[in-house]
Amino acid sequence: MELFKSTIASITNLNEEMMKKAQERQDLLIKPKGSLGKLEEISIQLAGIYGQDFYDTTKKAIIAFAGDHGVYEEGVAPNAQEITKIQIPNYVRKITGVGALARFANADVYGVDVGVNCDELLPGVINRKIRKGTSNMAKGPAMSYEEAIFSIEIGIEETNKLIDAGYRVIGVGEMGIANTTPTSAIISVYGDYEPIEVTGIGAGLNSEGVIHKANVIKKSIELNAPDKNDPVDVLAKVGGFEIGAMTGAILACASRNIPVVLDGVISYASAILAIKLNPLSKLYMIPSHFSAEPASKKAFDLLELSPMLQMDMRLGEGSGAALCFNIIEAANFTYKNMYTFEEAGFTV
Ligand SMILES: Cc1cc2ncn([C@H]3O[C@H](COP(=O)(O)O)[C@@H](O)[C@H]3O)c2cc1C
Ligand SMILES: O=C(O)c1cccnc1
Repeated sequence: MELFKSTIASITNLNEEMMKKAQERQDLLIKPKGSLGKLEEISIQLAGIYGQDFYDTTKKAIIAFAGDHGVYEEGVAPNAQEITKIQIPNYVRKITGVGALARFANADVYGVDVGVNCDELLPGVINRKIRKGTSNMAKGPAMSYEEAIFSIEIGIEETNKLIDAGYRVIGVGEMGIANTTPTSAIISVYGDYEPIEVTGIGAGLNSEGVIHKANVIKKSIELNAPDKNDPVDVLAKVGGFEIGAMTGAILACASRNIPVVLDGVISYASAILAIKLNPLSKLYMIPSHFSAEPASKKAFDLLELSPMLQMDMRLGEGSGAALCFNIIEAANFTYKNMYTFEEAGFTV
C-alpha cells in the first residue's frame, strides 16, 4: 500500500522549460514549422519527461505481465488457457510477435508471471505470481481489494528495477487468455458503454461468441457493481492481475520520468485506471497503435489521446509498443541531427 501511495503521489508535471527549449529548436530546423507532426510532438514530450533538451532513447524494453482469468470458464475466449503459460516464456525467447518486433527495434523483453494458472516456474520469466488466475468475475469479484493493490505494486516494483538498470523507454505488454473480457468490462464501466459496444473477437471468437462474451461482461458488471470513483475497486471486481500490473508499470514510469509506450486494447484499460489514479500519468504515455478491437475508439475517447499508427493489429503482447520504438527513436534522431536553417547556410 505504501509503494502504491508514494508512487502515485510522486508523479509531477512535465518540465515546461525543457519543452519550450525543444519547441524552439524544432522551429529552427530546416523545415516548415510543425511539418514533422507527431515526430515533433514526441521530441517535445520527451524533453518534458526527461527534463533535458537532449536525451538518449536507445535503451528500450518491453515489460510484459502474464495472468490467467477465472472468467475463462464462461467460454469467453476461443483458445486453450494453457497458451498463457506456453506463450509468456516465448516472449522472452523473442520468438513471438513482440519478441521479433523487439529484436527488430533492438529492445529487450521481460516477462513477469503475476498469475498464470500453473505450478511450475516458467523459464526466463520473473515469478511474481499472486495466485493461479483471478476468480470468475461472473460469479463474484475477480480478486480482493488487497490483491488489486498488490498487482499494481508488483508492476511498479518490476518496472522500477528496469529503470534502475538504465532503460529509458519502456513499453507495456501482456499475455492472458481471456483478458479482452475484463478489458472490455473496464472500458464499459468507465465510459458507461453497453458491453456489446465495446466487445470484440479478442483472439478469434465467432459472432455468436462475441454476443455471449458481452452478456457475460454485462452480468459481471451488474453482479459486482464496481465503483468507478475507485479504480482499485474496478480492477478488483472486473479486472485482471496483468491489467493491474500494467497500471503499476505506467505509474512507475510516470513517477520516474520515463516515457511509457502503450500497446493494444488491454493496455488502454490499464492506462484508463492509471489516469484515474493520477491524471498526470497521462503526460508520460505514448500511445502506439489503434487496436482493431471495437473498444479502441471508445477507449481513446476516454483517454483523449491519439495513437500514432493504425495497422489493424490485434495481437497485444506489447507488439505495437515495440513497433513504435523505432518511431520514438526517429523523433529523437531527427530532432538531434537535422540542421538548423543557420547551420545549413540558408540565406533566404
Ligand atoms: C497463440 C496466441 C498468442 C497471443 N499473444 C497474445 N494474445 C492475445 O490474446 C489474448 C486475449 O484474447 P482473448 O481475450 O480472446 O483470449 C491475450 O493473451 C493477448 O495477449 C494471444 C492469443 C493467442 C491465442
Ligand atoms: O488490442 C490488442 O492488443 C488485442 C486484441 C485482441 C486480442 N489480444 C490483444
